[in-house]
Amino acid sequence: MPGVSAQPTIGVLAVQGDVREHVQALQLAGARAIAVRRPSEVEAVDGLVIPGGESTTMDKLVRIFDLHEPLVARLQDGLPAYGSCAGMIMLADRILDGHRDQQTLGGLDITVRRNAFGRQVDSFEEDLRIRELGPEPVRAVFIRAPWVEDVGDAVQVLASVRVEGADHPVAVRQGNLVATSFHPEVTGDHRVHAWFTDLVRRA
Ligand SMILES: NC(=O)CC[C@H](N)C(=O)O
Repeated sequence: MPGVSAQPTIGVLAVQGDVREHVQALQLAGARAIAVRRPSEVEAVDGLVIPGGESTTMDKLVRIFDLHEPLVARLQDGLPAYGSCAGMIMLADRILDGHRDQQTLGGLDITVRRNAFGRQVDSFEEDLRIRELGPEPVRAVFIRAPWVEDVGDAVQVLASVRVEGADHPVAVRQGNLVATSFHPEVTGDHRVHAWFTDLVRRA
């Protein structure tokens, strides 16, 4: 499909969270970006971004809007997806400190701990080196962020943050699924979106 390789259509799950920033970052990265609120839109995309926001609310709205099953089906079918913060939680197979009844879409063989840094500090920034993005460090903005508590064999850890002597993964990849605890859409550095757009092109 030549159209797909030139300019993939990437959806941003738009039930809750910072949708507009991701749409802009994807457009600057060379993708055609659309908001996804309906099952028909889930079917129309070549890749999906799940933004930051509040994962318990996002989970509820995804089910109310009848998006849960179509999203799970496409993810199981290999749809490339990138989740940031609450989006990372939505892509995780397992959650710690989740709300009662909270579900995820799953796909990533990881356990995330919600609000993990909250015990230290709610929000902070840190420069991270991520090999896939080149030598320049990424300014990572964490806002009530989760961290990854453990990962399955197929999961590659791209970056970690050290807290009290222990490293906690904050960027992971498993095939065409990528997740970060931080928010690259708020910094003006679109390398994460460009890298993901490329991944969608090649998928
Ligand atoms: N910035 C964010 O996306 C925060 C995530 C939020 N703490 C949650 O659990 O859903």
